[in-house]
Amino acid sequence: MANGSVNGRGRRMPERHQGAVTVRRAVIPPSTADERLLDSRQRGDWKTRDAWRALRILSEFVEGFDTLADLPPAVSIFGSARSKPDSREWQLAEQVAAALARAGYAVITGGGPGVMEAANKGCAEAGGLSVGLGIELPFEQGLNEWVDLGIDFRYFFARKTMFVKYAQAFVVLPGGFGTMDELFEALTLVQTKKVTRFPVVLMGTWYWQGLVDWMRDTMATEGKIAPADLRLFCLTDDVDDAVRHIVNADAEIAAEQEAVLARAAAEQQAAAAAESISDEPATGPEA
Ligand SMILES: C/C(=C\CNc1ncnc2c1ncn2[C@@H]1O[C@H](COP(=O)(O)O)[C@@H](O)[C@H]1O)CO
Repeated sequence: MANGSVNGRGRRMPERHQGAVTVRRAVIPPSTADERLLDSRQRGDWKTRDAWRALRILSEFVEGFDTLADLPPAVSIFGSARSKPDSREWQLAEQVAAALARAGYAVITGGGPGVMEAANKGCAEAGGLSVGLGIELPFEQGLNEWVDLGIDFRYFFARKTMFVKYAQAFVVLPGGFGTMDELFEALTLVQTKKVTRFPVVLMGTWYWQGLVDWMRDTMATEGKIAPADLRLFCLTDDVDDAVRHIVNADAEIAAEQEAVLARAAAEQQAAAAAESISDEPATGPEA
């Protein structure tokens, strides 16, 4: 995991990535771009700075769209930034990322340490395209060494758009607030049909089972979600199962899209045929 960079004398230099910009030592500002944008106490800034900020935000979308447009089918993998290589989730992340790479998927992560690094490693070692979408944080942070295509973002929300837009599915491993945010954002997007047929695979039954039980026994029982919402994700520790779930969903979506195209083509043909009949000059006694 790159953590700052090392100078000629082998000393680690404090470093921060702010989108395309890298700053070191005294140039590192005391706050992040996200922090400044969201700070409701700096009202003075709203008139003078937010319009300019909007352009910077736009540039993050442009950079992301431009860089990721040619990505092959991909899966975003989330999980704790704090997991160690000997943890169950690290092993699982590495294995599922490798299996996804072998199935032809690129793997997208937050580019950081822990589960993100494990997934990038598994993918890269299996010959897949390993992508990291980093985020500017108030402490030293660089993309982990297994990221082969990386983008540094200043704004969480621009980065989150990329995780969804360029992925066919999410795999979510044990994690903390960041992981929960990513999991529940995905489930909300599927539930509200902002994205359709988007497989969400939870891996790590030892970690998730309690939450899944609570969703069923409390959330669903108290009517805060529909019982059918519990089918918006699947829970497994089996790598092949996880990959199969994603591949099958992809195949079903492709078949549905083909059927829609075939129906549209047939309708067009029928309309063209009807038009050519009505254009023919009338013959016979009534003519
Ligand atoms: C806390 C540490 C490093 C933080 N570095 C991160 N780099 C990139 N992405 C991150 C980082 N921390 C959180 N994320 C995103 O949230 C998810 C993990 O959050 P959690 O709270 O650890 O579950 C992850 O999927 C990222 O997208 C220590 O070195």
